[in-house]
Formats: sequence, structure tokens, C-alpha cells
Amino acid sequence: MLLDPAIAAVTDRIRERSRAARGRYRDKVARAQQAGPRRAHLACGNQAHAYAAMGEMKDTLVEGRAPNVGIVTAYNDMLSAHQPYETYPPFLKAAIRRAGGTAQVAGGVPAMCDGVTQGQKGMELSLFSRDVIALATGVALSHDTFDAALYLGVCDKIVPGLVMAAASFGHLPGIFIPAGPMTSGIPNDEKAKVRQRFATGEATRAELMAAEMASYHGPGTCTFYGTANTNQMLMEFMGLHLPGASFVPPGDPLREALTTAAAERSVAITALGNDYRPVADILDERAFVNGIVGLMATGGSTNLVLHLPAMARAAGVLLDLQDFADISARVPLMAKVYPNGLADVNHFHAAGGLQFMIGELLDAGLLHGDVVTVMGEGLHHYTREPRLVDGALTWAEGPRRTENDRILRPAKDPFQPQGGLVQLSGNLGRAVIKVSAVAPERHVIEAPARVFHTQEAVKQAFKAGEFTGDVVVVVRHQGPRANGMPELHALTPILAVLQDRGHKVALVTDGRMSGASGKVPAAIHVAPEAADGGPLSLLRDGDMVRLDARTGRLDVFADLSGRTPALPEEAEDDGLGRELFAVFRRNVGPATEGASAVL
Ligand SMILES: O=C(O)[C@H](O)[C@@H](O)[C@H](O)[C@H](O)COP(=O)(O)O
Ligand code: SF4
Repeated sequence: MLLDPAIAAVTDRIRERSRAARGRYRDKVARAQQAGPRRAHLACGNQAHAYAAMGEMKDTLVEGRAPNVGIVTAYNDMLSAHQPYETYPPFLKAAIRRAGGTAQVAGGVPAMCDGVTQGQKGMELSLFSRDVIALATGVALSHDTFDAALYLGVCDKIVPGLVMAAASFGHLPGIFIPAGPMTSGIPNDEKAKVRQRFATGEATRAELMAAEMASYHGPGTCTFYGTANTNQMLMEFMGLHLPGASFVPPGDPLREALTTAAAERSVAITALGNDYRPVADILDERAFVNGIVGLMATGGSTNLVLHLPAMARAAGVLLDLQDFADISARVPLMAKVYPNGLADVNHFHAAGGLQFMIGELLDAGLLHGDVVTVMGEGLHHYTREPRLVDGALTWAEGPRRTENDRILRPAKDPFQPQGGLVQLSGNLGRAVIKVSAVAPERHVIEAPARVFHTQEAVKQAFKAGEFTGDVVVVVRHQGPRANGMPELHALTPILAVLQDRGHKVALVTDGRMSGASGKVPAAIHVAPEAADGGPLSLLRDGDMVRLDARTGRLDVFADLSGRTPALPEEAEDDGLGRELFAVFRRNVGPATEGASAVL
């Protein structure tokens, strides 16, 4: 199928914009490749230290002919999605040994659960933790004894941080290994309703706790289509998972077979063999365009509008918000998974999932098919789904029709003709809004502003009954330089209550929202941020603000000239590590470029 002209034009524009940066990147990768097999240039002492504790693998390692695979793991018990990784390293090592290689845990990386820190002080470290993960992965791989890497990570900032590092070590082949989604609990929508009833005092704390525990009830990724599951989609659309690996639950025999297969594949695609697949050959402008197409077609998390530019820049690919806007304008919304609908990722997967979508989008010419992937040449590999036949893993032709058109639709008969994310611009700056989860009649909101500097202040105003009509809630000084750009998802229940009362409600912030945020229109990632003197800092209560997702405008109808910028209250260090991240706040770039302090 010929590539759609609009997708081709965006790709050409990115390729042209990135030409110099991508050239420098490819030169760097070539230098690393010329250094030859990764251990040939290490001194005896370096190698002795590296292998000292490797037991039966030691001789093979010293001999130096078998591929050595570095495992980078984001295991911890705090993220339900990462808890299954506890047992992965010995399992992977055994599989790699059977495949003729050796393996070492190169290092661990930190992982923050945004569900644990949501609405708490820790959330101010969340976005910066992505860069910390990239740095920690760099520390792990800097031992430089590896011919390939396996990346164990699923959630919000973990996959982006790992990809930033995998691209930086682009001479190494790399495969991302997921652990799979939690089995379905109570519907996400039911949980959200109990939260709203708790916010209005109609539900007890005991009822709320029971609903939360019935929603988040076991190992695996939370089942809403938030940032973590959007990451899983990206890893298939960009060719860094094995096909169909994303949504097989932990403990399923197919899960174990896919993990084994990824281990075996990592041995097969090193420079020591004859199917060398370095990450640098996979992560080019076409892979990132394919990722953005998947983001739009699935109505994925707004956080990827921050993460993808940082991931791409690590590979010498320069993305702009206009690239997202142009792809969103061309790609249909094919999936309705919470918060965009009532289904969860398990239902989505059962309806046909990513394999159905990739097939549809390839047939529609909306994806680059001629790409390099860890599975082989071409994205067509990702239209196939894994099966266990007589105990053996095989890939079969994936579904070519949806099993549930209330969850998943063909590209020719989508839920919406355009993607879920819209760029806004106007006299308040640039912003992003996720419209796939917002009712069409709420795509334009014009109302008086109420201006706040913290989420807590909004909650206090709600409790005091101060919201009695249409309102644009402005929460400023939440940008990367101000306090690390936290998610303000804890405001969702009270904003939804106001909306359900019949008020026109919108949120405008230089902060961000969760991938699980949904039905209330929110203009987020406003840049320039208030802490950088952006117009948000000049807003006052009562200013008339208009958020228009149809025309892509964000404006205030007031003369801001002559106003003095409002400064936030000085935040005090709180014993939760805030002071350790001052260097990130000082050096972080704008949200429009991915809000990174390292790239
Ligand atoms: O971007 C995301 O997907 C969110 O960061 C998500 O990972 C986070 O955990 C939410 O807070 C979960 O939703 P609740 O807070 O509503 O449980
Ligand atoms: S999806 Fe969010 S809440 Fe769930 S484990 Fe991952 S980070 Fe935590």
C-alpha cells in the first residue's frame, strides 16, 4: 500500500529538520561499532572484575566468543506492573545460556509508580525520574561488556527513559520485555464514580478504599489506557517488543514463552552473528512517525507528547508539536479504551488489539511498513499474533476484523476521523488537549478564570463551595522549571463533579495530566510556563478564558500588558528529596521539547 501523502510529508519534514543531528548520531554509532565486539578492547583487569562472580559462565565470558547480553531491570515492588520482573533475571539468563550466549544484570534503574505519588509531593519528581532512568541505564551499559541489551520496563517514565538510553547506546541491539497487564478488576469508570461520590461526601472512605482495591488488585499493569499501556503500544508500533507481547498477562504460559523468545532473539541479533539489528537502525524518523500514528489511532496518553520528543532526540530525530498535530489530523481514532471508553486493555486485546490496528493502518497507508524491527524487516511482522501450539511458540496471522466494534473499529469506519490529541495556541501560549475522552459539546469552553498555584488550593476552594458556575480552573507554576511538572490527575474527581452538575468546566495548566485523565477538557503543557514568565503568570480571577479544541485556540480576553507576573509561594524542601532535584529544575528544557534536563 502506498504511504499516505500527509504521513509521507510529515516524515520528510522530520527527516530534513533532523538531517544534521541524525548525521552526528549515526557517526557516533559508527565509531562505537568500529570499536568491535564489546569486550575485545577491555583490559584483563576490567574483564576479571566483570566476570569474577559469574560462576559457570566465567569461562565462556573469558573466551569471549559467545554474545553477552546486558539485562537492565526496573524491578521493584512499588509498581504492580514491575513486580513480576522480580524473577526475570535468572529466567532470562538460563534462556540465553540455552541459546548459546551469556547474560549479566548490567544494572537496575529506578521506577516511580505515579499511582502511589498521584496528588502527593513525590509527583514533583515523577517527570525528572525519566531522565534519571536514562542516566541509570547509561551507568549500567557503560560497563561496555555487552553485545545486546534487554530492557525490563513498562510504566510511564520507565520505557521513555530506557528508550532514551537504548538510543544513546544505539550500536547495541535491544529488546524491550513487558510483564503484561493486570487481570480486569471493577471497571475503571465504576472506580471513578466512587471517587466522585467520595469527593461530595456521598461515599465513605471505606467504600472508596474497597473500590480502589477492587480496581488495583494484583500484579501487572493497571488496565486503563494510560501512559504505561500507551508505552506498550509504542513498543510494538516501533518494533522494539516481540509482536503481540504487550497485553499477555503475567503468569500466562504464553507470557513465559514470549519472555524466553525475547531472550533467544537478543542472542541472535548481535554483531557477532549474521542478523545484526542495532537500535540505531530501528529508531529512525519512520519509527517515531509510526509511534505517533499509534498514539493518535488509540487515543493514547498526553504524556507521550512530552516523552516522544525526548526519546527521538536521543536518536538524532527532532520532533515538533506540529508533527503531532498534522498526524492527528490525518489518523482516525480506532479504539475506545478507558478513559476514552468503558473497555480496558484486556477487552481491547480480546477485540483484536494492536495486531488488528497495525494491519488496518498498514493497509490504509498510514504506517511506514518498510522499517527495521527486532523481529525482522518490515512492520508486517506486527500484524501477527503469538500462539502456543503443542507447547511451542509460533506467530499466526492476526485478526483482520474487530471482535467488538464498541471498543475497536476499522480505519475506514473509525470512532472519530481524527486522532485524540489536538495542539492549541493563542495569547496564553502553546498547549495540548486530549479530545478523544471529551464529549464533543465540551470541545469549546469559554468561562471566567479562577487562578490557583497548587492542586491543594483547588481542593480547598471546592470543599468551601466556591465553584458555583462555569469556570476555567487555572493551575499555574506547575511547569518543569517550577516544580517538575507534576500530573494534576487528583483534580479529576472534583472537576468531573462540577461538570456533572451542569457547569462548563475546563482546566488550563503548565503542568500535565495522567494518561488516565479524561472527560474534563484540559489544556495542559502550556508553554512558556509561568515560571519562565509565560502569560499564565499574568492571569487574574475573572479573566475570560476560551479553550477551543475545534479551532486549536487558547486565549484570554483581557489586556495583559502592564500586569505584574504573579510569583508562586516559595516551596520549602519537604524531606522527600525535592532538594536533590534542584539541578533538574534549573536545567530542564521546555515542555514543547520534551521537558528533559539531559537531552
Ligand atoms: O499517566 C498515567 O497513566 C498515570 O500516571 C498513571 O500511571 C497513574 O498511575 C494514574 O494516577 C493512575 O490513575 P489513578 O491515579 O486514577 O489511580
Ligand atoms: S500504570 Fe501507573 S499506577 Fe499502574 S503500576 Fe504503572 S505507574 Fe503505577
